[in-house]
Amino acid sequence: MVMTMGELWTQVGSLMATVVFVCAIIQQYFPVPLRAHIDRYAHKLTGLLYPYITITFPEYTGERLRRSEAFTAIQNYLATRSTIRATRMRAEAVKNSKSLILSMDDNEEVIDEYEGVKIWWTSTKVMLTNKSFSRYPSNDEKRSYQLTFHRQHREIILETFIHHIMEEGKSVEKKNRQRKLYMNSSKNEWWHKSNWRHVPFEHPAKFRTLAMDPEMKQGIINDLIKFKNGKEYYEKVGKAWKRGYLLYGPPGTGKSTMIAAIANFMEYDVYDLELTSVKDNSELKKLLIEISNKSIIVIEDIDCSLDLTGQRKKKKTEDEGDKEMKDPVKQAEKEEEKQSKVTLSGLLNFIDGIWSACGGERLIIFTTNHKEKLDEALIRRGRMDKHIEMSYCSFAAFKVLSMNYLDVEWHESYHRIDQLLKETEMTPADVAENLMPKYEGEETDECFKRLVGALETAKEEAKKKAEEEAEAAKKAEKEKEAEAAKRAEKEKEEKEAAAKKDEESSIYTAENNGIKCNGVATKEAKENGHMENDQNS
Ligand SMILES: Nc1ncnc2c1ncn2[C@@H]1O[C@H](COP(=O)(O)OP(=O)(O)OP(=O)(O)O)[C@@H](O)[C@H]1O
Ligand SMILES: [Mg+2]
Repeated sequence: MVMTMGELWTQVGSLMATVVFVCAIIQQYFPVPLRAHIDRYAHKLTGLLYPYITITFPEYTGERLRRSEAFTAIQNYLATRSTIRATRMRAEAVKNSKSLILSMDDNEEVIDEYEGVKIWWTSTKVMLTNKSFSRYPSNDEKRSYQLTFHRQHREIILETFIHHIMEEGKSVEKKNRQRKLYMNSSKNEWWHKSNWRHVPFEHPAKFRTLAMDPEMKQGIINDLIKFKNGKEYYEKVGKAWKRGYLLYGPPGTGKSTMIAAIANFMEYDVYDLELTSVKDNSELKKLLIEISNKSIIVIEDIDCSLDLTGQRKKKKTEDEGDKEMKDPVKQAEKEEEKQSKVTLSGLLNFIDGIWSACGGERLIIFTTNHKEKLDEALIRRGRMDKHIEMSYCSFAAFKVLSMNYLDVEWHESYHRIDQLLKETEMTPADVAENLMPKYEGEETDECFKRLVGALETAKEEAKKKAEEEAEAAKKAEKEKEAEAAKRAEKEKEEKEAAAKKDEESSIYTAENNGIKCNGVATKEAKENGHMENDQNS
C-alpha cells in the first residue's frame, strides 16, 4: 500500500518531537560553543529521521505582481495526474465548455511517480488576515504547491523531473487553452485580485476572410510569422520581444476585424485597454505587469483617448454638458474621469519603457481614424513598428467579400463593380452589408444588383457633393475677390482722405506761421505786425 504524506508524518512525528525536546534542553543548559557543535549533529540526526526534501512553488512571485509560470505549469501537469489519485478536485470548463479540466483542490495531496521515484505533491492555501481596519473582509490568499521527495533522488528530481513537469504542463495548457479577451476595469473591487476581467475570446475573423489587398495581407502575415519565431533574433539584437502595429483608416475599413484575425492567427490573448478608465501612470504600469505573454494589447481610437498634453479629451456639446450636470451618475463619472491622470509620457513608457520588457511575445496595436492627429513620438518606429493603412474597398477586397458572403467567385456584374469601385469610395463594411442576403433564399443576382445600385447612388452622391463643393469653393473665391476689391476701394478712399487731411493741415500750419496766402495776411499776423509797429514807434 502507498503511504501518504500524512501517514509518513505521523510516523516520523513522534521521533521529531523527541529531537525537538532534546534540542530545547541543550539550548538551555549547554555553553554556546558546545551548543553549535550539538546543533550540527542534531541537524544531521533530523536528516536521518526525516530524509525528505520539500520544494515550494508559490503562486505569485515578486511581491505578488505576476503569477509564477512554474505554478501554472504544475497546476496543468497535476490536472492530468490528480484525476487518478486525488480525492477532492476542482472542475473548470475549457474550450467553449466542450471539455472539463480537473485540478487538485486546495490542501489536497497527490502521489506521483517519475522513473520509479515516488513524489508527493501537496497544494496549500493560506488566508492572510489583514491587520489594518477595512470595511471589506480581506481576501488575500497565498497558494502554493509543495513537492516532496527522498533525498537520494535529489539529482533526478532537480535535473530532469522539474524540466519534465514544466514541459508537460505547458503542453497541457496549449491543448486546453481557451484564449481570453480581457478588459481593464476602473473599479477595483476587493474580491478581484487583478485589474483585468476576461471573457472567452471567440471572434471568428480570419486572414482568409479579411478583405484587403492580397499583397499587403501576405506582407502582414509574413511579418507576424517572423515575429512569432523571432525569440532568438530579438535576444541577439538586444530588443524586447514585442512589436507595435498602427492600424489607421476610415471607420468600417476593418481595423478591429484585423485585430481579431491577428489574434486568431497568432493564438494570442487580447487585452483591450480602455485608457479613459486608467487612473494614473502607475495604474497603467500595474496593468502592464499583469499582462501575460503571447498577447495583443489593443488601444482602439488612440486619438480620442489622450491629447498631446496628456490630458483627457472628451469634447461634448453644450446640450450634452447640461444634461450631464443634472444626472448624478454621469456627474460622479465625470468626477472620476477628472481624477484620471495618464499622461502621454506615461503611455510612451507603457509601450517602450523598461517595464514593457517584463514578459515577451507581445503585440501592441493602436487603431485610429486620424493618423495625422497623433503625436510623432507615439507612432515612431520602435513604438509602432508597422503602420498599416486600412483603406476603402478595392476590387480585390470585394472579391474576398463576395466569396465570404455569397460563395461566388465570378459574376457578370463584376466588371461594372470593378469600375464603380474605382470611381467611388465605399468601405468594406458597406460593401459587405449590401452583399449579405436579406432574407432566406435571396438570389445572389439580387445581392449584386443591390450592391451595384448602392455603388451608383454613392457615385452620384459623391459627384453631387463634389459639384456642390466646387460651387461653394467658386462662391467663396468670388466672395474673396469681392472682399479684396472692396478692401482695395476702401484703402484708396482712406489714402485720398489722408492726403486731403495732410493738405489741409499744411495750409493751417502755414497760416499759423503768418505766411500770406492769396496775398492776404492772417489776422494774427496782422496783430503781430501792429505790435511790432507799436514797439518801433
Ligand atoms: N476589410 C474587411 N474585411 C472583412 N470584413 C470587413 C472589413 N472591413 C469591415 N468589415 C466588416 O465591417 C464590420 C465593421 O468593421 P470594423 O469594425 O473592423 O471596422 P473599423 O475599421 O474597426 O471601424 P471603426 O474605425 O469605426 O472602429 C465588421 O464587422 C466586418 O464584418
Ligand atoms: Mg474598430
